[in-house]
Amino acid sequence: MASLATNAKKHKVCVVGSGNWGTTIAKVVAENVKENDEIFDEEVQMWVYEEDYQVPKESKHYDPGSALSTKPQKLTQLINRLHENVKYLPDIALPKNVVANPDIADAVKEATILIFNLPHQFIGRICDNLKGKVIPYARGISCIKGVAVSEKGCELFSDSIGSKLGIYCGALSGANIATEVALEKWSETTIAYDPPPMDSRQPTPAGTPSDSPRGSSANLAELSTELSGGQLSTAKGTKSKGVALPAEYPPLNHINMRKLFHRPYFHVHMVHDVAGVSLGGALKNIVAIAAGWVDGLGWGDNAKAAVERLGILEEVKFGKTFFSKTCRTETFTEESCGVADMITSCSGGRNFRCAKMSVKEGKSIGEIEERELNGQKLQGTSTAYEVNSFLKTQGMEQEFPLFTAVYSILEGKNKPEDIPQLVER
Ligand SMILES: NC(=O)c1ccc[n+]([C@@H]2O[C@H](COP(=O)([O-])OP(=O)(O)OC[C@H]3O[C@@H](n4cnc5c(N)ncnc54)[C@H](O)[C@@H]3O)[C@@H](O)[C@H]2O)c1
Ligand SMILES: O=P(O)(O)OC[C@H](O)CO
Repeated sequence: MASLATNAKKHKVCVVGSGNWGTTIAKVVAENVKENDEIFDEEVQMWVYEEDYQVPKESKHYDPGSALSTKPQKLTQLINRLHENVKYLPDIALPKNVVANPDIADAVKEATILIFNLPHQFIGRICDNLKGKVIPYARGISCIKGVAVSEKGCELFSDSIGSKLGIYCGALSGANIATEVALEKWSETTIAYDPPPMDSRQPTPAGTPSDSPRGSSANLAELSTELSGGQLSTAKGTKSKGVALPAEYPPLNHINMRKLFHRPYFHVHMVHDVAGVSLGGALKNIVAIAAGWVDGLGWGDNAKAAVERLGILEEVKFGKTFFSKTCRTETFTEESCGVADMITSCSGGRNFRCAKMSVKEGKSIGEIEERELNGQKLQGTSTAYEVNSFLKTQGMEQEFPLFTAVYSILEGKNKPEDIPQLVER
């Protein structure tokens, strides 16, 4: 049996993305790699989309006597010098083992664990850049809330990342407003990781269970039909399982993945339903816009609750209709990535807040996003368009009245005031 003591190599982590959530997750994993240094290398690379940034006068880092403050600087240099992402996660100290890197190929080159965490509109191009540059036996976790709609249909980012890069990729999603997690306020999250059976070697000590509370390497083997060419069978055809992890590395099973993300303030529940976890995070962003609109109209909590109820129903229906073989209703109704994320997103999320302001001020959500978010990106508006274009190809717009209503309102064909009539049974 493999023993951690005999694992000559450690896993190196790279976070691909450094926005509000990307930087928060880099902080979380950087704390954990230090505490689990028998498994993980101490340095966490964080790929940063480079830009020049002027430290604002109100920042505690502003020093009128220093050139660093009086003219724009490279964001990576500011992060590495100040140990703070002054633009996307201001006033949160980052552990010193987070290293910002503007060169994506260099950032990923030694990583056996890749955490994808950037606005969903950018991931396709990033993966194209990364092709052939990642370690073939690397494993991925997608923290991206969105879906990839193309001529192929509606794909989960875990699947599209996995197939583009030839690696296995799971998903992390939950009721996780980034600034609250960064401030170490307690929250829960869900990680769906259904790795190839070959990853489920036993960690030491002997007898330690090798998988999640809900699974075992044995039932993983039953769940996963191994096909030739490095593919696992899934509801949507095939997804990459990557290449076997060399024996010198500690196994990347549920136990070790949980060690990378779980904190006293960030409680992780491991599951196998990658589709449900990914869809909960993506589709609630559409619903949060509707919730923001009805709240902005001053319609009160009952109206917002009605929108959230419908949102959960449409999430479940979407999963069951289009990802029927793998998606579990319980993922939406019991896990943080489902109902809890719906509630938090419809209370304090950016999509909710910007939609609410747009109604109150009579401005477009895009204008409000530009004005309020300092470069952060809403995911709900583009997801509403992408999901609608997919539903149209399926002839199923009417089956998802809330998602369709949000699209119609964004398109200017209806007004937020029309929502009750548009969703009436
Ligand atoms: N912020 C949150 O509270 C939160 C919480 C949970 C999940 N999420 C999800 O995490 C994902 C990442 O969100 P975020 O909050 O970290 O991002 P963000 O909204 O802060 O977006 C800004 C990021 O986009 C990058 N960017 C801008 N232009 C780019 C380009 N052309 N190419 C590549 N990158 C570019 C910026 O450098 C910056 O890192 C999203 O899918 C989001 O839904 C966010
Ligand atoms: O700020 P939002 O609307 O992108 O939502 C943030 C998180 O997804 C909440 O879990």
